Amino acid sequence: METKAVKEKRLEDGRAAMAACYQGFDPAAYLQYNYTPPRADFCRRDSIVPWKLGCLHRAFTEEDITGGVLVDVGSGPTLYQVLSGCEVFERLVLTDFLEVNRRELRGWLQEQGTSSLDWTPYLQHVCKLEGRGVSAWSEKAARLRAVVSDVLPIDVHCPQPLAPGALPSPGADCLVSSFCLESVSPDLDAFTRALGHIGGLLRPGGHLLLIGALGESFYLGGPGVEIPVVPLDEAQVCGSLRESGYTLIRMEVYTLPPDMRVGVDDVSGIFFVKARKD
Ligand SMILES: C[S@@+](CC[C@H](N)C(=O)[O-])C[C@H]1O[C@@H](n2cnc3c(N)ncnc32)[C@H](O)[C@@H]1O
Ligand SMILES: O=[N+]([O-])c1ccc2c(c1)CN[C@@H](CO)C2
Repeated sequence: METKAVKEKRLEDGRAAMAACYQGFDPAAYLQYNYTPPRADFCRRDSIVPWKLGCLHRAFTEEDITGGVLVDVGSGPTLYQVLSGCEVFERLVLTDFLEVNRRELRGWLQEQGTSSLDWTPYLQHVCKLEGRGVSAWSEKAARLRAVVSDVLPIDVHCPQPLAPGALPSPGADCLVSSFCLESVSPDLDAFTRALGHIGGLLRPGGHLLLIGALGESFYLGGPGVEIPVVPLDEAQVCGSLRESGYTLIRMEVYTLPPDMRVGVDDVSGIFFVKARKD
């Protein structure tokens, strides 16, 4: 039986090893691997990114989500995950562990800002989902730039993942997080603890929208930068949610067709979860 001290040492060693892996993370390469065709092909109904954007659009436009403060946990260099939410929330906080990613986000957020990836097709696709003309994409970009109040450092392995005072005292009204927790946790125990830590950022009754990888053991964070991932199945995700104080509203699953397996990871499926903090 592992003593408490031995368990804490094991968790700390796992965290340090994971943090070391991320020192080689390359935002531009990561975006190229995952956010260009075929995984981001807006002309293919079975492409992964349109599926994710559809899940997020539906979830953010249901009547139980009514605005306030939205926090994106582990944003990385991507913005797709908040393109629907930015229309519903008055304040949006983006977060990441790495300065290289926070810099990438700030680069786009400044007026006429640019990023390593052209987000225009994403903005246009979400405008179409909202029943607006694709020409509304520049209005959506302006809305997103207007509602993002901060791009903050975060560590989901800390019981307080953000700096004290980063959020109003009741907590955020909604969290969104995509491909973060399982990609930064050495094992299922750490994944579940991280879920509990980010739950501390959320007010009771607030919502969690969680996107993650199923059956994935590694991914490339850059050329030759192999990052370990804790392989999850649907039952483990549901168990971790329950154990860390959430009520599952629904889970949707996407299974990768062969041509979406492009060699940058060994992911077999993707889950989308909408849950509520007890
Ligand atoms: C696979 S990327 C996900 C990026 C983006 N959310 C997406 O949907 O593609 C994982 C992200 O987790 C961040 N990360 C690494 N360690 C972390 C930690 N301890 N706490 C929070 N985020 C961390 C990385 O910097 C990286 O941006
Ligand atoms: O297909 N996708 O849209 C997509 C986007 C991001 C990521 C994956 C797949 C799978 N690997 C994770 C890292 O664990 C990152």
